[in-house]
Amino acid sequence: MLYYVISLLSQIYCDGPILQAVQDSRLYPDSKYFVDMPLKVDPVRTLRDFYALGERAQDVNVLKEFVDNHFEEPGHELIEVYPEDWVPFPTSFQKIEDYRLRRWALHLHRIWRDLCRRVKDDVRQHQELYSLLYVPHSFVIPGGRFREFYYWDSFWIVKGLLFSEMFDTARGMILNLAYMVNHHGFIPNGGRVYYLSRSQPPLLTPMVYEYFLATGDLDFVQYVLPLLEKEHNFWVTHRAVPYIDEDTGLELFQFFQYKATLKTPRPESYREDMELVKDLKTEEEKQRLWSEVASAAETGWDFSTRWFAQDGEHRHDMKSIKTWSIVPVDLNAYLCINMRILSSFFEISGDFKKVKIYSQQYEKMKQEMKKLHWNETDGIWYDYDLEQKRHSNTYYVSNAVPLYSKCFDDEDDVTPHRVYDYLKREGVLNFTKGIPTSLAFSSEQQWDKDNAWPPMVHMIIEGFRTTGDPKLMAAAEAMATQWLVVNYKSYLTTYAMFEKYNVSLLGNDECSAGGGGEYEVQTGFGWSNGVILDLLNSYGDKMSASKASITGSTWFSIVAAIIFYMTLHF
Ligand SMILES: OC[C@H]1O[C@H](O[C@H]2O[C@H](CO)[C@@H](O)[C@H](O)[C@H]2O)[C@H](O)[C@@H](O)[C@@H]1O
Repeated sequence: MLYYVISLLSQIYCDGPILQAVQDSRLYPDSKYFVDMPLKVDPVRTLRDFYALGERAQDVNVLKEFVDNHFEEPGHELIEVYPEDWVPFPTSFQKIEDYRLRRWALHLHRIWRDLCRRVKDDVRQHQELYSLLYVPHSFVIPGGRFREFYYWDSFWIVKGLLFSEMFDTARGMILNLAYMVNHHGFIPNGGRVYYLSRSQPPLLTPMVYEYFLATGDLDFVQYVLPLLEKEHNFWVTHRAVPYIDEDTGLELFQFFQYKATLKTPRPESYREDMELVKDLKTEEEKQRLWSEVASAAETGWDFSTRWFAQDGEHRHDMKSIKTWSIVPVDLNAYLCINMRILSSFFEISGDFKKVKIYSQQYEKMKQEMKKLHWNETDGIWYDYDLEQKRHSNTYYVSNAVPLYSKCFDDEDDVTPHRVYDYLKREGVLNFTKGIPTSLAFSSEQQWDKDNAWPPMVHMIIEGFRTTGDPKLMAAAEAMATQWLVVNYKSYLTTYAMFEKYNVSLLGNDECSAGGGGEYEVQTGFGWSNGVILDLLNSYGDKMSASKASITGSTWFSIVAAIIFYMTLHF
């Protein structure tokens, strides 16, 4: 039944003549607007009425009238809810020493109320009228144009909710994702029918782990464990690739890739994807490019030069996108940590057969990380380029993700220092406003430019904070202070939290909003707030807002960074 409904909805929202006509006519400036509009009448009649228009559908006024008669404005299907577990002052905030930071934390805590949504029951009863996918519990959205849940955003939102002591909301968000696994076999990019062709970085298992650490609720772990395993199997079945030794023909290990198979433009970015293929001659070439684009959206890094050619005539050009040729270091690190957590969860549940399976998988994965991604000369993990048969050898903040997911031997205390030295050598620790995502500053893509993204900054800080090494822990604290200061100063003047921040020294200090990409920078913002709250959880007892003032040594770093920054631009 669900399959039938989804295939009907796909003819309206994912592909087909109505989508094409509305997006081509530019009725709405943002391509995502139309595909979020609920239907007023069932999809079969809507399609029939559209076909009845014939040639007249080319007239923009006729088309607008058709849309007005058959679709509602976006947002009708969601209820803004007051989360029942929200209290004005969570006791955990008492640990935040500085009253200004505590006041800020309370503001961010207040924003959870603005971002909390529940799907109307009508969506459950009449899924055929909505592009929004039904989920049973309330959830926190990222904000702005992102009106639905997003898979990997939820990890940092859950982290923030846990510090806000909103355990029921956090639990509900996890259960919603588990519901997706149960009903769709995997977790889509976000809660819309047009996101069902791809997933996003697999962080459900780490979410459950964080929830368990905060609550000690073992019953809950046991309840969701079969679905965590089911999600893991989705990645193993659909995203794992064997690495074959060329000499022996034997399979050495397996690695994971983002690989969405969408052969049409992304519905929510229809015009952008049509524009991209306009010079391509064959349908086959177009379909291949759209699959590469959808796969890049699955990475969460949409878009970045990371997925484009690194050299040659089309260097850093989106038309050279080749996601299927890249073995991403972060995805493999996420799968690795998932195996480790699954093994621990089965251990505490007493299923030792499964403990053996997942600890063996984890050990193999660590070997894969070492063989395929670790670069002994540079002392860092890199993406592996299957086409060129070599490491990408380019700085992206994702190179350090295996430090966060501890994909190296527990006794190895050299690797974290080598990673730190690498980041230092690349100059990215000289930036006084955050850790840049890449150094491709001339790129217009949002996962390059001069942007720093909260989830990535958080993983780097956590990677060093959890080493237990005093020098690296001090470095983590310095990075956390820097990030809090940038976000705080910007919040004081704009009263907004942004989805991404600008690390350019030549940029505006008062509003550090990031930019670039397919849409205007969004505010709200789920993961940004979650990261700040989690950093205040870790460092609030020793941090002061007065660090916002510039000290002598900061001036020295600023001058060094300006020189470095100029070399990237000119
Ligand atoms: O509409 C364009 C793209 O928008 C989303 O991507 C960006 O926002 C997400 C929500 O915060 C975030 O998860 C993602 O990392 C961002 O790049 C969406 O996820 C994409 O699939 C979509 O094409």
